[in-house]
Amino acid sequence: MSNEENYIARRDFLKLAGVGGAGLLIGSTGVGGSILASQYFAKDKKNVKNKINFYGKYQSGITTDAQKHIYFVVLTINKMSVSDVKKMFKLWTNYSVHLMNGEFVKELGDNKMLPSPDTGETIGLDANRLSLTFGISPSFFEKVGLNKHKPELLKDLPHFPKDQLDDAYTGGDICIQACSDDPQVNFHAIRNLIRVAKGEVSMKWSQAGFNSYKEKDGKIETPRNLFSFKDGTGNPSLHKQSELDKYIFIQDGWAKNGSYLVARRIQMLLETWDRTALEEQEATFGRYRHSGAPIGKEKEFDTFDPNVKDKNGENLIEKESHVSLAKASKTNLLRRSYSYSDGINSQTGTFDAGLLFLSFQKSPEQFNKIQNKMGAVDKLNEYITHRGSGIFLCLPGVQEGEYLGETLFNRF
Ligand SMILES: C=CC1=C(C)c2cc3[nH]c(cc4nc(cc5[nH]c(cc1n2)c(C)c5CCC(=O)O)C(CCC(=O)O)=C4C)c(C)c3C=C
Ligand SMILES: [Fe+2]
Repeated sequence: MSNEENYIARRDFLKLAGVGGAGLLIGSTGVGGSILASQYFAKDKKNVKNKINFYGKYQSGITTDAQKHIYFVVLTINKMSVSDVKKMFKLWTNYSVHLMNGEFVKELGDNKMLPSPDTGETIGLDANRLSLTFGISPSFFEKVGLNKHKPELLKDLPHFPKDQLDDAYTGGDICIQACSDDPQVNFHAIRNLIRVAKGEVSMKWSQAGFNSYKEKDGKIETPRNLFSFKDGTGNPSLHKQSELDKYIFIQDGWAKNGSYLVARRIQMLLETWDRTALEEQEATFGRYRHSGAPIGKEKEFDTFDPNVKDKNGENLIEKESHVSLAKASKTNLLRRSYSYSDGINSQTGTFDAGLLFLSFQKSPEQFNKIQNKMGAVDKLNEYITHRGSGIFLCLPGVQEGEYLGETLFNRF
């Protein structure tokens, strides 16, 4: 890490040690000579409007009620020493707490002779329920020389039938997911996190996305994707610890309480979909468009029965419907996806729009199993193309006084 970053860290230190004592002193971690060896980490502010806590058992942005907007970025790193990586994640810890408090990463300052310490486009905005989620990929372990600590389950995803992946949206070493109710808050967070790591990280790919929410009887309804169907109905219940343990969070080792994240940039062929009759659209998912109920049932959360029959004893739901195939895989995962719309494909004159599919699971095998089941037979395949892909290990949640990735990096 450059002198500049150490200097920045020193200014963080001085500021946090100042009036108000916003930080917490932690003991020396043995990073030779660096001011970061005894760093103050910022704290979550109490009683702040629209704030989600940074510290907790799990990272924010996984079980957090989904916000309206996402900015997802994938970074590549140069070859870095573990000690530099540690410094970068310590800085990111501090910055993330400030950003999620609705603060600037540093005071804006008024020295007209210097670049602004924070880029400043959130002046006047609150935290907008910002969550920040950090993940590392198999290639990260390789580049940092930590291969022997890479969990066995963290491997590049296999090739799936029908994949048409574009290198421009695939791979990378680190992902940062920023979600909030304001697109500028997300962009500001990512921009400033990257800015402080300049020289160490480069941007590989990014995707902004959105979801719209409707409230009914005091409850937020399941959002609809760009095919107009409710998307997220069959997710595990986030209110049951048993479901979190069974499907979402890693249960042991240094990555305990972390989660594997699969990111897929999936183009949705809206023009083809829009030429398709509603009955066929519903048959594609095995659910009704309006209510989201399983075919043959009435309400969104009624049990999905793939073998439900009509009065003549004929199957009402096709075996190749998207949900029937997902059910047949006998596993599940947490989907926290966002729609995207990126203008048009100039070669075809069609929308470049779709789903930034994001799933959190305790093992990538859950995703592989479902995706393989859907394979070449899912009725939905006619209307979608997988264009981008990434697999990341989202780090465990951080306790006050600790930093992101501490259970991994503190071995050094
Ligand atoms: C491999 C995992 C999955 C991919 C990739 C995927 C893409 C994808 N899905 C939709 C729309 C819907 N999916 C729905 C349900 C559903 N999908 C998956 C997995 C993947 N989807 C699962 C595990 C489930 C839940 C099955 C269950 O147990 O009930 C639905 C129905 C409503 C819901 O439960 O969310 C819709 C609609 C799109 C448009 C898409 C790619 C662009
Ligand atoms: Fe799906």
